[in-house]
Amino acid sequence: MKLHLTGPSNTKLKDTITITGSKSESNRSLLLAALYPDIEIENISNSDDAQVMEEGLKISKGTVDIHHAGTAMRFLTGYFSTQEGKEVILTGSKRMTERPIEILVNALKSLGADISYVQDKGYPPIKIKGQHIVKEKVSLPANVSSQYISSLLLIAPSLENGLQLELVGKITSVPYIKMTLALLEEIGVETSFEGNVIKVSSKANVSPTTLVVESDWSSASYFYGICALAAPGTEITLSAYKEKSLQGDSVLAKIYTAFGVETSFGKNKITLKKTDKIVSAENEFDLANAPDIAQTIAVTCFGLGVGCHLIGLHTLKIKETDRLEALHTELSKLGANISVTDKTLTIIPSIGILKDIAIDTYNDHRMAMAFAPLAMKTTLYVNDAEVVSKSYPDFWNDLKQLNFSIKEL
Ligand SMILES: O=C(O)C1=C[C@@H](OP(=O)(O)O)[C@@H](O)[C@H](O)C1
Ligand SMILES: C=C(OP(=O)(O)O)C(=O)O
Repeated sequence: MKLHLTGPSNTKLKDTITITGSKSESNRSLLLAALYPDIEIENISNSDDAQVMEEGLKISKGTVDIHHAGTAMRFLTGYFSTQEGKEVILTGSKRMTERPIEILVNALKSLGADISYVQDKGYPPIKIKGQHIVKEKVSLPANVSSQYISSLLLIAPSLENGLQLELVGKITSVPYIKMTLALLEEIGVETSFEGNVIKVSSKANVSPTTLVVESDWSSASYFYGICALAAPGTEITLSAYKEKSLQGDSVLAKIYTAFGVETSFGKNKITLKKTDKIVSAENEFDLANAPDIAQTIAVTCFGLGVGCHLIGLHTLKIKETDRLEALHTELSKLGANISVTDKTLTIIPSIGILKDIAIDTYNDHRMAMAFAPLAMKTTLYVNDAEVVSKSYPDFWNDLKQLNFSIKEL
């Protein structure tokens, strides 16, 4: 599906959008509910990634295809490793077979899991025969993906002796690890995270608990992008959000003050307001703790005609696509002066955005959604726009609600 986007004629927007639940919180909650049937979940994400996770958890024999869902791949690897009597092959899209999983597989094997590679060593698909795991200590590199760590933490309370993790190297995407620990605490599991050691105690049963998933902050980022590119006075209200979020991407509220967007917190909602603050020509952010908003911020800076230097982007090359290369290619097509390394991205301030450029999305939902706000400044095409369903299936409808004109070609 190719879309042509035109921003609203009245650039001073005022509207309220309800965004689906966080896919990160949903996929953790689904796994915990599979381990502890007394857990209920509210406001679960309607994303593809949460759906494949939910379906995957129901299977006990045969092939589980998780498509593009990194968290489902990593979390189900931990889950099936501990499920005695279940035997599955976990696989996914072509890109998933290029996303590394060896660190997690090695950690699980050292605990006694039975996992083998079906094709290439270190990558999905993998075959897992569930085992009774009693070992309680494991050490693993922490600088590649926090999802490996969360996968181990999520199964930890269901293990006879709990788990102690030693994290080696600089820990990346830390808020996602803290989110996992916070959810464990919410169901009554004892955890500690001191220095580079995380301990989780064993728990046989959980008393009835409802986990209420907050809406997705990474999805909110696109409205921050729209607001930043809109006229002063614009107000967009998003629900359901809270000030004390488990999601690291809630740092958006702070980051976007640099782009003239002020956030106020109401009851279960946030209101973004564009002020007339002058945006600095140079902006630097370290996104090692919030990698999923890098694309949004890069596009916002380009749209505003200001420069940025984004660091801490070392995980972007192994996500749905190589996001650094993808941003380089697509922003260059629009006229940006951009350079990237393996872990940084730099945009030099420029004037003007080329019109009616077709943005390629590389099977990456965030490429489609991050570029859409540019319709506030120009008209553009988005190729394979259905990719948004990975995390935010209602995205294009929600933009229509904001009076974006969206034509399917
Ligand atoms: O645990 C999670 O829910 C996630 C962790 C992050 O991955 P990395 O830890 O690989 O950076 C993030 O990019 C991803 O979208 C979701
Ligand atoms: C990186 C992402 O997802 P995952 O790793 O779960 O596929 C993302 O949603 O930006």
